[in-house]
Amino acid sequence: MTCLDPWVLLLLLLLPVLLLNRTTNFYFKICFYCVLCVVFSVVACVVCFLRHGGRTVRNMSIIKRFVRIFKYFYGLQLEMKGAEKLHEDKPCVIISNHQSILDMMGLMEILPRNCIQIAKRELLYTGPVGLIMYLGGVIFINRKRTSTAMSAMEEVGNILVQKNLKVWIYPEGTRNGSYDLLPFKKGAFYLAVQAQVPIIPVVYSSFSSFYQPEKKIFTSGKIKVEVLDPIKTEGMTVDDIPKLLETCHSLMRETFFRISDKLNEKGTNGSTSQPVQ
Ligand SMILES: CCCCCCCCCCCCCCCCC(=O)SCCNC(=O)CCNC(=O)[C@H](O)C(C)(C)COP(=O)(O)OP(=O)(O)OC[C@H]1O[C@@H](n2cnc3c(N)ncnc32)[C@H](O)[C@@H]1OP(=O)(O)O
Ligand SMILES: CCCCCCCC/C=C\CCCCCCCC(=O)OC[C@@H](O)COP(=O)(O)O
Repeated sequence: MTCLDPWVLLLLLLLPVLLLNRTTNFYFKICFYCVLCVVFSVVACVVCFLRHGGRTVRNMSIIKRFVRIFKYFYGLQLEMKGAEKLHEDKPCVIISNHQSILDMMGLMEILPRNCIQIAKRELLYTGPVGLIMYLGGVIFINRKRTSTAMSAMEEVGNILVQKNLKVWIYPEGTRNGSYDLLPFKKGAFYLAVQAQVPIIPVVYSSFSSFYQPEKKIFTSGKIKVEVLDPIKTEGMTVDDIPKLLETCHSLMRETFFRISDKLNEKGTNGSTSQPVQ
């Protein structure tokens, strides 16, 4: 019989205790999520290279298959409504709310074909995770330089119709774990008007029923996803952008409150926190 190192033995004995403790359980789950991202990214990079030889949006279908496994580790259920609206073979701008790094699991459940995503440039430097995003055709923008971010998005606008692409943008421009939507940035709306393509809003219910970083809560749970009707931009000009933005924001906010269970009862509504985990 092999003798276990006493430290390993101690760790094994402590593991159930650590996992039962809410705080350590929370950090364990977050760390495990990052490990999953890194490990799966390495494997997915190899598969993407072998399958498509380099950077292409078609790699997203490979990435999707990997990320869709994550939810089973976390006991997350996703309930979709209106997903078929995303799968029409036409260019469009998809906008959705952005709560946490966990969003990626919900995103990959519903991401249509030929859909590029806009992400902050810093994510490119996260090792294998950055590489897999690059291979998946993600467009990285420098949020600190509005002019370069705008021109990167303008380039997307120029090829959107020509290449029959969709683009997924988080118009809040950052993660937002508070129990309301942030005001929207304007890039997504300029893009849709410039390309004269519809905007499709997608709303994810609040994660607060199973995930509250400020209280170190991370349990299993359900995420409701609702795809709203496309909003046409044909004939619109830049002058129509403020109204278009307002319409999308209020429709999404209304939906967010409707599908997010009992925010008020949990005493979480109205909080101005900005957890970013
Ligand atoms: C196998 C395992 C795998 C594991 C990992 C796998 C990963 C797989 C991939 C997953 C990808 C997930 C990606 C998630 C990434 C999420 C993010 O990174 S979110 C953050 C980045 N995204 C954004 O920021 C997008 C939204 N932001 C914008 O659209 C912004 O508008 C902006 C273009 C960045 C500019 O922002 P800002 O300057 O801060 O603010 P505004 O108020 O919007 O604009 C200021 C000013 O400029 C005018 N303007 C904006 N855009 C335009 C334009 N295109 N043309 C002309 N003018 C424009 C605007 O009108 C404002 O002027 P005003 O006078 O004040 O009105
Ligand atoms: C060589 C360097 C190695 C670094 C290794 C880092 C490993 C990182 C591992 C896992 C990270 C998982 C990232 C999943 C991608 C989720 C995308 C996301 O949600 O990004 C947040 C961004 O939208 C908004 O950021 P801010 O709220 O503005 O901030």
